[in-house]
Amino acid sequence: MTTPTSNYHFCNYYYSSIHHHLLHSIFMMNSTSSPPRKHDDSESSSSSSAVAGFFSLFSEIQMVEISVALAVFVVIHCLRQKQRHGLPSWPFVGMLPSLILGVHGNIYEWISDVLEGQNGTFTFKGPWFTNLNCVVTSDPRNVEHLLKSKFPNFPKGKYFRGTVRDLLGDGIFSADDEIWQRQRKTASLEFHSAKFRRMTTDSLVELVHARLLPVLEDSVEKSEPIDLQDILLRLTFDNVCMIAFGVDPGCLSPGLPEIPFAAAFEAATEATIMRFVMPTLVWKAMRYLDVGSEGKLRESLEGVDGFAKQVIRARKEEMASESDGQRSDLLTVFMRLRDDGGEAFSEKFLRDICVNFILAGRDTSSVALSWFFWLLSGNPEVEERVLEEICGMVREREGDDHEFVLRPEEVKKMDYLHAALSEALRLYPSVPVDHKEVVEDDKFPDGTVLKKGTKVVYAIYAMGRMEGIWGKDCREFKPERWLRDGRFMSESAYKFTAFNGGPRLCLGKDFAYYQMKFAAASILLRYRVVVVENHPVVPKMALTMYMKYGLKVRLEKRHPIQLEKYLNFKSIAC
Ligand code: HEM
Repeated sequence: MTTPTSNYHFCNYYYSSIHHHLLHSIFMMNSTSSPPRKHDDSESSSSSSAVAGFFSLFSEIQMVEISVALAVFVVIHCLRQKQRHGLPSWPFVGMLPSLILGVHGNIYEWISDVLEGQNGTFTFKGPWFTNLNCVVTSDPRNVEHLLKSKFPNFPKGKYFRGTVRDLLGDGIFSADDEIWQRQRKTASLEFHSAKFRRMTTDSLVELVHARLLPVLEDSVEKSEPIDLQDILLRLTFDNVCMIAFGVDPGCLSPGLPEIPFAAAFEAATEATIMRFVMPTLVWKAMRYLDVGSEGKLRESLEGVDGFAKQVIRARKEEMASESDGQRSDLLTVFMRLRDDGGEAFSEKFLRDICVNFILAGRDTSSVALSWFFWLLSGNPEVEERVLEEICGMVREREGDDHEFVLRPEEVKKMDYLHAALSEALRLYPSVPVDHKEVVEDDKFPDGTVLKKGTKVVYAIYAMGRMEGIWGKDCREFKPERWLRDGRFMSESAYKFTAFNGGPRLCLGKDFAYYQMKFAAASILLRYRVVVVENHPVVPKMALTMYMKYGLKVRLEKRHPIQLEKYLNFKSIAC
């Protein structure tokens, strides 16, 4: 039986001898072919006869010999690459064939499998002359090195910024260095202020009780299945626009209307993602010609920018009339600030700030909630425990509060729900892969060499499925792994990287947990969420881990008897 090492030596031996044989054949071919003939003016100079003449230099046998040697050389070269890097690497196309096969199935599972076989890190070689080369890792030591210990050496980088510039401009998501630092500091102060927290909790109560629950109730009355992912996306889009712009676009309204700003934002994001799978020269040429996805991007950006301009102008007028005193959305906060020269920020910069926050918060919580509800539907014992915890809050209240609205202090006390949501994010992180660029030559703690300019991908989805990180039961949905004596215990951000880590830790993390817990608890208290039989649930390949076909569910009103088990009154109105 051959071990991997003996296989490696076997390949090495044959690789050297074939390499030698190939060179030998070419050398022999030149030495045995007829001497070059003098140029004869009278001879036809057509290209076909030149090609024929060229091939006639070799005997048929030599051609066969060379072809066989070349084929064996390529195959053995690729096997050696596979042993070294986990994937076969072919001349010209690199590891692209394997990637194409991976993309065909579940790309995140494919990355996890390759990483599992390579001790957590591998180097992907893209086709020649493309920008697809990168180092991929799921090793928590490397992730800590990347996100914290050597943070300045791993910015988002020029390639990323150049690719997303038209949509994100100089906003927090794409900026590095001082531009990033200034926005981070201001936004961070705001996110932790009491006024901002009040605004976010109030806006959420309004959205959940006046809009989400009536839409759900309507589906129950009509006995119609709904796409829960779509409804949750509408909820978080409206919510983040209220936080960023101080404006409610109204996506989550009866009849689920299409809102031009939301549609333009979605189209602009999709067209921007297309740039990552195309060579830079190609999308730049398409942009110049205003065709394909680039034509769509220009059109949708007009929609996004037009909306932003309108809101900024209206707010300026409002602020001039001094009636903005109560506002604490990000736009108003940044409009009150002055830059280093004492000037107000430009309309373009204000637009960038808001668009970046909307992108950060529009779909991350909603897709996490969708995976959570799906996992819950397959784990009724977890659902029981979540319900028991929520009902515990209701029980402690005095009187029959039928319009039950959860209070911030109650939401915070829900440790089991917090654990269940974290467990859903461990298995289905909203941002499944993320990346950085290397500024100066470096080395990972696991020994991987990182050359200047290399792209480094950290595979967050794969990290949630590594036995070495989470143990043998890593693929099971077990909220209990987050609890000690019934209290939620957080994990290292370099092991549970769903919210990133280090100086660029997600700024909206606390708010996102609050939002998810409030929405989930408000729904679960009133309805049982039943996934429609045979509805396919698979991840979509995108920057955020959407469910490809949405989440088709039927809602069943909680039966009074079911609630009676936990409550001292029988039903809760929506
Ligand atoms: C479950 C929900 C969420 C998850 C899993 C999540 C995850 C992440 C991740 C992975 C990053 C790093 C992205 C990168 O640098 O490439 C990030 C950054 C960020 N997130 Fe979140 N996020 C969530 C919700 C939110 C919400 C609701 C907001 C705002 C309302 C928000 C605001 C931000 C901001 C501003 C950044 C950029 C931080 C920086 O670069 O300094 N996030 N988030």
